[in-house]
Amino acid sequence: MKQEQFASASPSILIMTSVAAEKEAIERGLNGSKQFQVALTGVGPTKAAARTATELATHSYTFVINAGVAGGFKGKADIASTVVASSIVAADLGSESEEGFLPVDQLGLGSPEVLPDLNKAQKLTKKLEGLGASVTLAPILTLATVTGTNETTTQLMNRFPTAAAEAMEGHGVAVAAELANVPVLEVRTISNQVGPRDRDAWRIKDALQELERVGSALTEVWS
Ligand SMILES: O=C(O)c1cccc(C(=O)CC[C@H]2O[C@@H](n3cnc4c(=O)[nH]cnc43)[C@H](O)[C@@H]2O)c1
Repeated sequence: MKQEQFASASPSILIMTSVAAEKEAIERGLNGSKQFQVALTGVGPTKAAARTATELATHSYTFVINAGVAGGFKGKADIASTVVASSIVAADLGSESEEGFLPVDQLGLGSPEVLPDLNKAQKLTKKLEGLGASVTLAPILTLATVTGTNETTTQLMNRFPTAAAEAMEGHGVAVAAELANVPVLEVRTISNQVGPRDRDAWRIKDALQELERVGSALTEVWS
């Protein structure tokens, strides 16, 4: 096959972001790389799952990445740092009880987590460090509701002591990828601390700047 045919091939890696500002930041970092296609999920795990499944049903991809901004847990991920998922966890999938939250696996109803491609997660972590980012490889929680109280923050930190971040789409994207037998990664840059709701304290601009660096690092991981 001629070199030009490789150059004009379709993108093989799908990056799902929730909103346009995240998509644009990643695309700036990708700097025109033809290997990647960036698409929107909308906000939340259900839209994320449905839109990722639609993309995977209508195009052929070899890898799926969920990228965006996130809340960081205190002492685990500072604002403007980056978290690469070592596990993608549906933190609110289960049942409440008088004795506390019962995750779906304790109910005999399947697993609340999807494992990402750990080899690629480690490579991405190293590339980001090489580009000067502050990076943590740790579980990322997915919740349909942004945590906004000390009480919920404490409950989550007790249930998931190694988790570094929470966001709203990762598990949806990951389940769609898993059902399509395509490996997945989740990578998030931290816009705010998980805790009592204080929207004015969110540093979206800084997190988007870091997301641009994630785009650059991804081109190096797949170079
Ligand atoms: O201002 C609000 O009340 C509000 C309510 C729901 C969602 C939002 C967003 O702006 C979410 C956008 C996007 O960002 C991710 N994200 C960022 N920080 C967090 C967090 O602390 N907890 C969960 N998700 C977070 C999320 O993945 C959304 O897609 C605003």
